[in-house]
Amino acid sequence: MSEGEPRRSIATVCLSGTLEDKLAAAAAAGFDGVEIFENDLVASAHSPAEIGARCRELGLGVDLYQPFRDFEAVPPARLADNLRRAERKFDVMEQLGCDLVLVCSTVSPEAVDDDELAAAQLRELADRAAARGMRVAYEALAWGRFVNTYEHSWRIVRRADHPALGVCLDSFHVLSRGGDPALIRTIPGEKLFFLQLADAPRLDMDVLQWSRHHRLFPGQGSFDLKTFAGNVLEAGYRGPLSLEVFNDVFRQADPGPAAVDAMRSLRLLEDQLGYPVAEPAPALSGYAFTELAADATTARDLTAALAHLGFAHTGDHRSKPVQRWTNGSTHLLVNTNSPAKRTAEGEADPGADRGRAAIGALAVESGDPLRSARRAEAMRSPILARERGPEEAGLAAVAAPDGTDVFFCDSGARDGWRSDFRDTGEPSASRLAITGIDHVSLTQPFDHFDEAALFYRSVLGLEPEEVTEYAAPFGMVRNRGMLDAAGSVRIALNGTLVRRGQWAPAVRDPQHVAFACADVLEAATALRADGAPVLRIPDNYYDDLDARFGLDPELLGQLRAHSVLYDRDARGEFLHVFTELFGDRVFFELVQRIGGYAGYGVANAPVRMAAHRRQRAAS
Ligand SMILES: O=C(O)c1ccc(O)c(O)c1
Ligand SMILES: [Mg+2]
Repeated sequence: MSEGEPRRSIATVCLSGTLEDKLAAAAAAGFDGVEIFENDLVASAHSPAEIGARCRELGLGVDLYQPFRDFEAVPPARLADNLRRAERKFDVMEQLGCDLVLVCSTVSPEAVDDDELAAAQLRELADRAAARGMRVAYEALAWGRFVNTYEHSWRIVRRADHPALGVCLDSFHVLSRGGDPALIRTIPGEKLFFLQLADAPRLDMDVLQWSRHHRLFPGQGSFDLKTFAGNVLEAGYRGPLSLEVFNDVFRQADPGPAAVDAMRSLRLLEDQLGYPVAEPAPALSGYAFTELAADATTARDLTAALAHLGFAHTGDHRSKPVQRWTNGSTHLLVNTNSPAKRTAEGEADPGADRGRAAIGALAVESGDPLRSARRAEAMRSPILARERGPEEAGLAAVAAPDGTDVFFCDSGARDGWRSDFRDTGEPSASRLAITGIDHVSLTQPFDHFDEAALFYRSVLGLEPEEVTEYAAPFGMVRNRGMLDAAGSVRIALNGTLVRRGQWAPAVRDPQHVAFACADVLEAATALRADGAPVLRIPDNYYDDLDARFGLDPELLGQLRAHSVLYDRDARGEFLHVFTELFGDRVFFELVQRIGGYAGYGVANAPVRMAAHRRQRAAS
């Protein structure tokens, strides 16, 4: 499908703050309309008419007023009361300038399991609504007492057979119960009155709790929203695509950026559905470079470690204190100009006295850097204005949610990023052959994990892998790999599962660059002989490896002697070795993938974290 752009709406319940805060954020992010959640209106000091006027000023339509609860299939006395209640809400809607009310399927203990009665009472409600130029959308809650599937809500709507009564589809209620969205196509488009979109992580828990705390914006979770929404559009629905996401983090987050995150999610979904919202993400072909920001002292430690890893200082930036370090065709920039950024805000920093180092920028090789930048802009990502000298390349760059800069490069171009550097004349060939950057691992602050995954997915076109979790010495950690279609750019996102307090004894928000290497054991042997700062791994780890894998004793002995870690999956094996920490949070890894091993050795991460803690305690 590729008609014009759809109408985009967002439920006020997605965002933090007062109703006025929410409306301002939704408008600023470019939404066309809102679903006003009743609680937000009730708590507002402004009358419905004033809110309606404010929405018009902001260019927002009030697309839905919600929810009306526990209306249908009740005894006659209760019906009269419910109709009285409904008329009061129609008054509110009239003032708001809204003509669609959402009725959720009942959870009332008073209700009875009687479709005929439900249909008759909803017909009566629709009649009252129609008399005021309004319509009613009936939504099956996944935990509805009798009506909890969209098929059932549609049977009742069909039975009621009233032009002012239709169905509201909510992807969460359908997909959380494993419902089949294909049957949506059997509903006539004009009876689909509203579409609410929410994603969610795969969780095995009470569906109401899941819905009220863990919904995510489309593209952030595990639901197949492309197929879901595709079915709704095929059925002929032409109303708004509206986000309805109940999420504990977003409800506390600054509504400005949260609304932008929401808009990005909708644009990614539209892109997947074939709307002409963005040019496709150009193919990537690996990392051009990674840039570390560090203070001068930490930079000396970092570059000493890079020298051990076979990197040579091959270039100096023409106008900034940035060194280029190279091993073969793998480049690392060390920048002592911009202070290393911290990702988490407002907390005491236990590593501050260690000096600062951080991954300041990632640069990927793009088939078309300018198109990459245009896509980023279409996906509502801030384009960075770069200071540059007269002879320097105009690099296209955007800011990731965690503050990392992302550059799009074409290293083959005559005026590419490399021309910004004066060659030192040092050769880049090395005895320790690094074949590329295997992955970059970025720890995300708790509040930005899902936002970061969506950013890399929508802007760079990386596909997210399944979320894994593991128990680490300083908390449960969530890990999510992201990979481009060619398998050339990998990013591993990590983050703790709950907000971490002050007790973060080793390092907070560690970040690292993992280099690919053809023979990690040989490299580790050389590093050892060289006196490189290799992270020591304890014997217990190797005893356990032996128990788990029954490794060849000679291999096990070599792994143990050189602090090389090991993992295996159905497709292959993984050998890796870590350096010690530099500054407050950065380290390096050498990795060797054998066969089709696709992971990141996360089973070994807790051992690495404890070892970094020991390193810190000893120094
Ligand atoms: O959790 C709820 O109560 C609730 C209310 C309205 C909705 O549209 C919904 O999907 C859930
Ligand atoms: Mg809903």
